[in-house]
Amino acid sequence: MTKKISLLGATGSIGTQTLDILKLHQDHFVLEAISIGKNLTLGLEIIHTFLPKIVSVIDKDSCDYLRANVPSQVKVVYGEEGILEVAAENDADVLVNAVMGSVGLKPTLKAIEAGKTIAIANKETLVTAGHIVMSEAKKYDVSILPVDSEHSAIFQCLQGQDKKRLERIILTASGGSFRDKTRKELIGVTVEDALKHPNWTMGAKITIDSATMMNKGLEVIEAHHLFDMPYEKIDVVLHKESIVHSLVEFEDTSMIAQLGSPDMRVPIQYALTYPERLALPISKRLNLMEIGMLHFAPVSFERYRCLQFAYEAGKIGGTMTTVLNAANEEAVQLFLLKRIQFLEIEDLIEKALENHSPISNPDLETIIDVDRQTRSFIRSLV
Ligand SMILES: NC(=O)C1=CN([C@@H]2O[C@H](COP(=O)(O)OP(=O)(O)OC[C@H]3O[C@@H](n4cnc5c(N)ncnc54)[C@H](OP(=O)(O)O)[C@@H]3O)[C@@H](O)[C@H]2O)C=CC1
Ligand SMILES: CC(=O)[C@@H](O)[C@H](O)COP(=O)(O)O
Ligand SMILES: [Mn+2]
Repeated sequence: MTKKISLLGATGSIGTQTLDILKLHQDHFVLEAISIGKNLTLGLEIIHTFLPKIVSVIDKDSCDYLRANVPSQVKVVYGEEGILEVAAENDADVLVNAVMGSVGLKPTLKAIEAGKTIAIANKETLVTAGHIVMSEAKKYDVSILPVDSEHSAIFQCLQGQDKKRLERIILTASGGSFRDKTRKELIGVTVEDALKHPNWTMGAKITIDSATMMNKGLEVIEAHHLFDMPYEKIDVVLHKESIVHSLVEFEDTSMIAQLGSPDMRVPIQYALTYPERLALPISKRLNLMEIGMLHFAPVSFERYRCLQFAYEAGKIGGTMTTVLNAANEEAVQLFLLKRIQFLEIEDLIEKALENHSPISNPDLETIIDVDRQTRSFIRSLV
């Protein structure tokens, strides 16, 4: 049977790789609706190739422009209402959430209410409000399928296993673009250098997160929610090759890992075909003889302060992870705009966390409020 897909963030790194999968398996998937951001040129190309029924853009000007340039059967909508329509008000079976940032939260909740399966790449949504997302998913009996490579790895390792006997989750971390630098050597590093990830080609924000190791911090919180694991049982290990995508350990000491070439089309396709698998001839097969050796090493919280912030915020819980996420989104944006230095990212996040009095079990309105306040707090510091 053909699955109908709606896709948030179609013009991004995960978005375009999702489209690669849809193009490869046209007999299995059809693209029902998409949201795009500012990249209207690529948006138009996607629309003409896939002819989705609904397209959402950020503002009215972009909407007017697209309406004048797409076939009449394509409905173009905009703003928050528009992205919610793409997420929930259509015939899609699966929502692939590949937007960047906590802007993905409301559409995810709407799609859950509408009973859609969620394939989630957008980790910020789980970090800012994972407790709401997971409890809504339970209430509406909706599956949240991980797309993030580490979480897909864990999810794959857990298939057919007795989850009551799960002892530990081990997330692998590449160390990012500055993995071979000391803290002292991080002074004055450039945006251009920070954007050179050693193993993955990704959007700008996640690439910077990877360099600060906040990405792994966000992934620890993401794993806590997706797999209902306490923070004490989630570890991070440095693994510079990004071949072992993550591991699980059981009470009987057995460990299971998932390996593969660093190619996001693998976890994206798995989320779309789950519980089945399809061939993926466009991805490079792993040749262990060619690789020869894999490396693992402990992570230092002193070297990667953002990872420690994430564990601390996660353990406190409530609005603390909302602050962590919003402060990080704003600080990374400021770094990308060259308004702050690389090491100031973590300084700003630390200040936002110190400034906040956490609220436990926050509702959606509180989360949105705290997110907004945190962003303006960060901007007031620069
Ligand atoms: N890239 C990767 O390999 C991985 C990414 N992820 C996660 O997936 C998510 C997407 O990452 P990635 O694809 O790299 O990011 P990109 O920056 O490449 O793409 C982000 C997408 O979101 C759109 N977008 C950005 N801001 C807004 C907004 N305010 N409103 C509506 N749309 C918006 C962009 O539109 P436009 O470009 O048109 O402006 C683009 O389509 C992130 O949460 C990331 O952490 C997780 C694992 C791996
Ligand atoms: C591809 C993916 O899932 C990214 O989140 C990736 O894991 C980044 O790698 P590091 O954060 O380990 O550098
Ligand atoms: Mn990841």
